Amino acid sequence: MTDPHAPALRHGYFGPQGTFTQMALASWLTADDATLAAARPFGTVALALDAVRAGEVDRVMVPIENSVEGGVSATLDALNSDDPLVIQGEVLVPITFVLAAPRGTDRAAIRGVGSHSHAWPQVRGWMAANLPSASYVPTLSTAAAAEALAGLGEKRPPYEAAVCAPMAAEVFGLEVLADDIGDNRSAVTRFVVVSRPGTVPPPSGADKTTVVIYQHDDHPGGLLELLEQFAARGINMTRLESRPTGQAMGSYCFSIDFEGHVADERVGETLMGLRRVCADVRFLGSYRRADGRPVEATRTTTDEAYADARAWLQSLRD
Ligand SMILES: O=C(O)C(=O)C[C@]1(C(=O)O)C=C[C@@H](O)C=C1
Repeated sequence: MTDPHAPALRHGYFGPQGTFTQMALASWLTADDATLAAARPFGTVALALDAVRAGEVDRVMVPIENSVEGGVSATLDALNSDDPLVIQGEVLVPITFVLAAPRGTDRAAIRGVGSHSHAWPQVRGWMAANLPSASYVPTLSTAAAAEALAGLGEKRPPYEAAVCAPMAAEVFGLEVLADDIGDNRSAVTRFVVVSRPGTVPPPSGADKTTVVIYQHDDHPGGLLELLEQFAARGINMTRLESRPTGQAMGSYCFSIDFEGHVADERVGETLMGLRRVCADVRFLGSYRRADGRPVEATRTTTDEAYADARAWLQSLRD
């Protein structure tokens, strides 16, 4: 049970208002949390994560993975640098884009379109078919593109329209010139709630764990060695990406999500295996998966199977 006298957690998100990330936070907050209006927007993912590290807020919502464009590098890299952070939970948000502009804008007058770098590739086909001569102008977020058009920014932006969420068009009083312009109508983005390390949510039976792994050196079979740790314990991976470490050309780490909770025996054994064969393993949290799908262990990888094997080994040693 939550303590009714405990202060509400202070939340932040990758903003400004009207981002898909704010929508993710709205669906995450419960009646016990402070309201969405009290949540602080941060203009970049790195600023949002730094605010948690500095203790300015307790939790922030950031995008991590899109079903069309893949991993959000800014988040993967910022989660992985500086002081440790952990993921407390995840949210899935269906992504619907609109083309929005100040009221009265003539579509024929649009020369530039502003949006986030992860949004643009998701509307590329629509743009090529409908606004082939418009050039793309990158902005910090989809909502930042809309906000600047509304004249709230310091100066006029170098574009006439924005690709953003319907909510951003509404918040910043823009006119929707075209609805539902995503090339893939079933696009979904996954967002994560991040805090400083301290508590790990209890196992729910439908959990995921995120780690970043650094290998000792570049050698034949290095990746296989690492994958074997998962395969041998019947663990399903749900995302695997290599990211440059930035230390030297060809130096990569692996960012991995897999099914199970750090409290599960098979997950513990896998983490120990990784720790043995790799130079470093950064634990980024165990949390309930957004779709709530239960994680099934195979007959040979249940907690009971591990406990039985451990008891047997102990009896031999005794
Ligand atoms: O710019 C926003 O509105 C965001 O919340 C970021 C973000 C992302 O980084 O993927 C979220 C969902 C969309 O796929 C496009 C942009």
